[in-house]
Amino acid sequence: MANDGENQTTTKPPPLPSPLRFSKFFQSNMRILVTGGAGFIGSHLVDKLMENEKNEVIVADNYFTGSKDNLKKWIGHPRFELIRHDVTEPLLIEVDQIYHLACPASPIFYKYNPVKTIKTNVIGTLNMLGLAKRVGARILLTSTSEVYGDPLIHPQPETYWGNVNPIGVRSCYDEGKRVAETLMFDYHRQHGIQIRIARIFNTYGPRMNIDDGRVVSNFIAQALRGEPLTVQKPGTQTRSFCYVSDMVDGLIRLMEGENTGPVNIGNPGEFTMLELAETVKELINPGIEIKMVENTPDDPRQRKPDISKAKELLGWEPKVKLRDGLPLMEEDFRSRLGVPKRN
Ligand SMILES: NC(=O)c1ccc[n+]([C@@H]2O[C@H](COP(=O)([O-])OP(=O)(O)OC[C@H]3O[C@@H](n4cnc5c(N)ncnc54)[C@H](O)[C@@H]3O)[C@@H](O)[C@H]2O)c1
Ligand SMILES: O=c1ccn([C@@H]2O[C@H](COP(=O)(O)OP(=O)(O)O[C@H]3OC[C@@H](O)[C@H](O)[C@H]3O)[C@@H](O)[C@H]2O)c(=O)[nH]1
Repeated sequence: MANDGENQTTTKPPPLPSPLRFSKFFQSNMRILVTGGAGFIGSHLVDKLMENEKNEVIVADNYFTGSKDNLKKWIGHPRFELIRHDVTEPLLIEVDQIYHLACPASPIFYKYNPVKTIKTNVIGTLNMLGLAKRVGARILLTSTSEVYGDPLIHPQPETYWGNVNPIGVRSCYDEGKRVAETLMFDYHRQHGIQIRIARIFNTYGPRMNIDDGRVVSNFIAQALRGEPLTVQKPGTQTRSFCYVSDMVDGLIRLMEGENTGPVNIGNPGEFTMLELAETVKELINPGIEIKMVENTPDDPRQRKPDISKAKELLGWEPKVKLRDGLPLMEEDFRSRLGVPKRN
């Protein structure tokens, strides 16, 4: 347990934005870059940001796990721009804010090419910080509850330094995000960059890839396809699931607020994977079987956010309970899988 970022801030003034910002002909719009904006959380964030007519949104994404389909309603909109771009390459644009989400999030995808995952987290974050420094933008990093590893403290406050295996199969992601957090604070202290760090806990909702591999999407797709729900052993491991609209609300509050973070954003409602399977079975397909299958190495045994800091600093707490969020996701999966609801 230790300092959670409060004494880690700098007195350096942030870099100045482009002189064009002070030109009398300049439109007063806020230009916002969302990296990874074609993905699950990113596309919901874009929807919310686009609701504000003062916002121009630029998405940079390499479509590794995201898709243009998630953004189809904005393509062609005058305040929206979509760039095929890999964040491991520098990006030269002019923006006021950067939401830096680009990174595969499902363990299946981040373990697929671990070296690329590290590059995305380290070089990608360096590039986005370089951009923030050049144009004087504020930057928010979507870090993760995985920085706590297999936590020995429960629930996890931001002051907990974590219990992460540095050489395991999940390390490319866990350690990659930890370095990304370090880079954020070093740019803040050394260059005065305005930073925000969100530690996101398991988030679910419509638009997750059907074959994303994460537990909620797996169970819902399995229940709708009439396949057994695959609970990885022992099934007593816990997670706390946050609905995506709550997550987006938390991220925007963090960006707009005055605190650097890190701030946990997640729903403290904690479930074992067996409880989750039972709930999906009851709500979606009571006839389905639950099957125990082998787990993968280093799977964290418990995870639940302490959200006192988010409540106090952002006035934020989640509103959507798991039992209310699952049916919203079911509806989206039914339409994409072409499985109508029976009465
Ligand atoms: N969903 C969760 O439960 C969760 C939990 C903790 C942290 N996060 C973080 O939130 C962010 C978004 O997660 P998500 O669930 O929407 O995942 P996602 O996989 O749906 O979205 C990630 C997006 O980043 C893009 N991307 C990946 N590598 C890239 C690269 N090198 N250059 C450009 N784009 C790249 C993908 O194509 C995709 O559109 C990630 O940073 C993730 O680590 C998510
Ligand atoms: O079909 C499945 C898939 C997963 N699981 C279990 O469900 C739990 C959650 O697994 P997920 O793959 O959904 O996600 P994890 O919690 O392991 O990691 C996630 O956590 C935080 C984020 O940074 C990432 O989005 C992701 O890495 C694990 O205990 C896993 O063993 C199943 O029981 N069955």
